[in-house]
Amino acid sequence: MTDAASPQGLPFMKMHGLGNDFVVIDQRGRENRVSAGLARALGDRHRGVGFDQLAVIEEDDEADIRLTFYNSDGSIAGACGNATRCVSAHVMRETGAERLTLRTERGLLLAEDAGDGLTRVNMGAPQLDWTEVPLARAMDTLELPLPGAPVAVGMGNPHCVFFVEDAEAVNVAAEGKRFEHDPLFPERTNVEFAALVAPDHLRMRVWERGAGITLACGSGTCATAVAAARRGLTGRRVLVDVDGGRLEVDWRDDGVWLTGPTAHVFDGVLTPAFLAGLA
Ligand SMILES: N[C@@H](CCC[C@H](N)C(=O)O)C(=O)O
Repeated sequence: MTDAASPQGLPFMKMHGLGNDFVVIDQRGRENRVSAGLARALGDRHRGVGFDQLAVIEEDDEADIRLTFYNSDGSIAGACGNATRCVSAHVMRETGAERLTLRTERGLLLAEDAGDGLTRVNMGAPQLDWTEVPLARAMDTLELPLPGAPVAVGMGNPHCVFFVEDAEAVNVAAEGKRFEHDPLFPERTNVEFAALVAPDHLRMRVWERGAGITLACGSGTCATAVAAARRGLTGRRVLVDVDGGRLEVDWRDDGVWLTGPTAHVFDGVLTPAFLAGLA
């Protein structure tokens, strides 16, 4: 049934990376109709579709595609590792390519088919200076003046990584919300709680800026791996067990590579009535 007010519905794809779930809207070849307001309405798990992030695909003059990410609170995120992997897997299936260049707020990234149903993306070099994370004032990012002495890492988005004895014992909802809004982070921050399993293996739980607790966070997994290596707890190639499953991080000279599974669950169409209701 087509509503006369807005004859065009808006197609979308629902995807996830280890349960970190996304709505993906492909705006290539058409006017970009996505806004922060649409993201907030769509992210509502009762009145919309529900997602941790919304990813918008557009054309780019240089890269194969351009990606923009919104959190479910409508805020823009400069990076989204799991959504980048999900969209890359989709576009590589679409084109038969085994690698893909993407432009995000972070710049140009490279994705590859890693085989066995896995997709790998180079998330870029970690941002280790306080100005890049960013933090509110000059300080050593390796040990912040906060309870628990966390590590700050930028991956195109800010991360505050705590190392704890037992990640299961952390009240992620309370501690995550507390530190997301700490004044040390002028753009707020994602908050990770990690425990060492072995010199090449971490357990991590996450509170995401603008989304809350998620089952996985790709950029947060990269930040945690970088923080652990900087602290001398692990090497630069680690397995990270998040609530939704296992990711691999390899911090190489050319950037931080994130590898893991992806899933394309269903496709849908936002009705004209839903879209008209946002006006
Ligand atoms: N789940 C994402 C992170 C999304 C953005 C983050 N909440 C932020 O606001 O920076 C990932 O997989 O990286």
